[in-house]
Amino acid sequence: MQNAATPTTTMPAEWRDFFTLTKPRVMTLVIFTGICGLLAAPGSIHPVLGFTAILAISMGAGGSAALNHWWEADLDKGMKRTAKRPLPSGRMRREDARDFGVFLSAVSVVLMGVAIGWLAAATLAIAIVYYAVVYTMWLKPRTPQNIVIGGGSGAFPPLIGWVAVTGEITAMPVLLFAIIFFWTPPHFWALALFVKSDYAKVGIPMLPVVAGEKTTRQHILVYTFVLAPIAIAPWAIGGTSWVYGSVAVVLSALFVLLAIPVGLRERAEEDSMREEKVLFKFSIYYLFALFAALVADRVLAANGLIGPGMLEGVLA
Ligand code: HEM
Ligand SMILES: CC(C)=CCC/C(C)=C/CC/C(C)=C/COP(=O)(O)OP(=O)(O)O
Repeated sequence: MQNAATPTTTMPAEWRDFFTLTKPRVMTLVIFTGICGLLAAPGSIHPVLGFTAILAISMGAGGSAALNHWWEADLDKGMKRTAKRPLPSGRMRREDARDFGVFLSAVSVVLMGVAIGWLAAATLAIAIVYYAVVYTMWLKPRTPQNIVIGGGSGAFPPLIGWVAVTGEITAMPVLLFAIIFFWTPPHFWALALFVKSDYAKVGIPMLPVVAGEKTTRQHILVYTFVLAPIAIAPWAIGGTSWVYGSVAVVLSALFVLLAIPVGLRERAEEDSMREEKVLFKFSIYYLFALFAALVADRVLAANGLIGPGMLEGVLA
């Protein structure tokens, strides 16, 4: 049993804590979109190589998440949502988290380069540096637009998966990147509205803290409107069939419908934000379903059950 006087930082860290450093819950969607990018890309990849590419993406995402834990240990101590993490709770030494993050990140890039190719490895390296350095160390503590620009880090995995198969960057993987890029602001600001006081306490300039609730709500609505046509674009440009297209239209319409009451409201108490919580949860299901539809579309077309997108092969 630990008590307040126990020098917990000298205790050996448990495996569970190392796993926690990789932000496994958030990473499920990161890895899922990476897998979808890989499976939706035209052409094929040997299953062992496909597995290796996904392993490398997972290690890179987990490594950069560990570096985020290391850098933000003091901030995390001040927020209810994060205070029980391995570093702020004192269960793990900060240097261990740093070394773990650097090791995982470095191995992921080398593994991707050697096994798959150096274009995929370069995009993975950019994603890691983007999350751990550009977003975490530079933008997050400085600007309320931190997640708009920083959101680019989380948008890389499907592009990396696609590039791992094709070896080149074309319109489709760039669109998959853009979908997550424009999805991130409504995803995160919906959550930020109901944990605003946490960020205010530790001085992180998240939009609701700096610009207020009303502006944040309006931003959520605007980004959801911008996201809809981008999510539909893979079908509109002929990169997928109507199967993905119809799922994208329905899901995006629902996203907009859920964002409207959130966007038009002036303010609400932090503990009674039902519509904001629903929007945050929906954002996660939205991305899972959209990318699943992309793969379903590709599988159905590959088996001749539907026609391919008109421009498939041109854009691929
Ligand atoms: C800069 C961009 C982003 C920010 C600031 C952000 C922030 C957050 C935060 C603070 C949470 C609550 C998680 C927790 O308390 O542990 C969360 C949850 C989540 N995020 Fe994001 N996120 C971002 C981008 C992404 C991306 C790109 C993905 C995946 C593609 C993603 C997937 C998820 C998922 C799946 C959850 C739910 C985790 C759970 O079930 O607890 N997020 N996000
Ligand atoms: C391939 C690769 C490198 C992918 C990594 C991409 C990735 C998921 C980037 C950012 C998304 C994320 C988990 C933000 C959490 O915000 P935060 O870290 O500010 O959240 P916190 O307040 O919970 O620490």
